Amino acid sequence: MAQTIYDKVWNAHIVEQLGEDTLLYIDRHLIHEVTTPQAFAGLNENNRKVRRPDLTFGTMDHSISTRSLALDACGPQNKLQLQTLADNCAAHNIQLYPVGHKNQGIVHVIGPQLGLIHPGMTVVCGDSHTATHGAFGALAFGIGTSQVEHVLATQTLKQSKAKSMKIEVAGKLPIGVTAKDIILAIIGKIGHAGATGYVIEYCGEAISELSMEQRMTICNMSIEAGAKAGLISPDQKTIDYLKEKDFAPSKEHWDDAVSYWQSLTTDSDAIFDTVVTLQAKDIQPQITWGTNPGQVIGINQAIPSPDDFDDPIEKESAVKALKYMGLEAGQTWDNVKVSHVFIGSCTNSRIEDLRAAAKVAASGKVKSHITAIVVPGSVAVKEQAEKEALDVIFKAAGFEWRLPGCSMCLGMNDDVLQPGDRCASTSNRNFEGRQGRGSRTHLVSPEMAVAAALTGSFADSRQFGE
Ligand SMILES: CC(C)[C@H](C(=O)O)[C@@H](O)C(=O)O
Ligand code: SF4
Repeated sequence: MAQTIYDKVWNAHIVEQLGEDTLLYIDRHLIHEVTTPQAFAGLNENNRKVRRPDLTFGTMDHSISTRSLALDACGPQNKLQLQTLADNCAAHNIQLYPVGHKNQGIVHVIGPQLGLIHPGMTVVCGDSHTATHGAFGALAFGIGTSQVEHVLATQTLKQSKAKSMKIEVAGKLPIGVTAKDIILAIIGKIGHAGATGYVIEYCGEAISELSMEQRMTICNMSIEAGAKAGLISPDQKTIDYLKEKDFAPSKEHWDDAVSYWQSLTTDSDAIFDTVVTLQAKDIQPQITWGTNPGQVIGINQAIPSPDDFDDPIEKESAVKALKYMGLEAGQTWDNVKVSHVFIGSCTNSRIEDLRAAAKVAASGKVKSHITAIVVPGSVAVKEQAEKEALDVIFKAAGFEWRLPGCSMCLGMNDDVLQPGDRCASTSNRNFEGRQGRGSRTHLVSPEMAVAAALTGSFADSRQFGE
């Protein structure tokens, strides 16, 4: 029978069928400080060992300071969480990249960067944005803390198979429109729960033309459409990206690995449960106006009115969102003043994101009432950016240049917004209070975030640079 890439990866990892569920083998387990303490405590209480410490990799990212390398820089609670991860990794012989290590960074940035993620792998992490790694044609998804314990103990996980959704982005993107705009437009079309119960495969010319880092931005936000995972079939770009990465297959296994990877495409006659198509040419730079990522419009569109929605739930949610966001129906984006700009997160903190942001930043100055920070996704990204003097451009424009971590994406450290603050953010979640109680988040691309910093309100980034 014709198979999708999802079917192929799934079938290659079946350990045992358990009634409706399937026990899957897990190839990579990524861990961070927030979702592991109880998992390790469970193991330790039962005197169990980690089954495959060599397939498990840890980093510190959520609870760390972006101003200091000291573990206690954000208080004793955060320090305890970080120290617990360090102790657990040491006790179980797990490779950890702690603060100060050259490989440290946001878990979903360092995995790909180190070459840990290969096409066809199953990848899990106690973190909902694990779908990022689907950009490599891996089946990657977030798991809960009790599942983290199960994977640590057995290197397997019980799962039920999701439905399949094909999202095709046909044709070429307009100049100056980014991967972030594609994924926001997709979520705008299908809704923030539109892919619940599905694994998405992204395809089409606009997706094939994206770089690996841009594909990560797309897959990263699959969860924001409700999907279990999102993936993209590997191609020559995937192979080139992995070549010579630290954890790429060794020279003697490389050719075999590549020929296996090349088999990981969806058969032309495979059937999806749902198919969605977008025309790339219709996508404009996107901004969220509401409190879920599906409440999104183009820069040239005015803030919608609740009356624009036929569905009573959507209507009510628009009323609530406009109130929380302090926006009026019909308002245009040039009238929406921002107080903060955050460039970072596992969605948009890679070197290509910073290059794109710096290009816009070079053409102006951050408005004086705005606090604007750039938080690279990893030490390696930071070092590369500094090598290219991007930090110099950002600082000259009035941005703060910080240490890597999750930072203001969710404010588990001290990068927290105050009630009423309005932030143009390159992250992936705009829930009420996500960046601090009472704060207002607008999700945008790196280019659009910088354009907001330079104008003081929202503006089309395509008018800058070039
Ligand atoms: C802290 C962690 C459990 C959480 C997640 O799973 O997504 C975080 O990364 C987030 O983005 O909200
Ligand atoms: S950067 Fe944000 S979304 Fe990504 S793992 Fe960290 S907190 Fe979660």
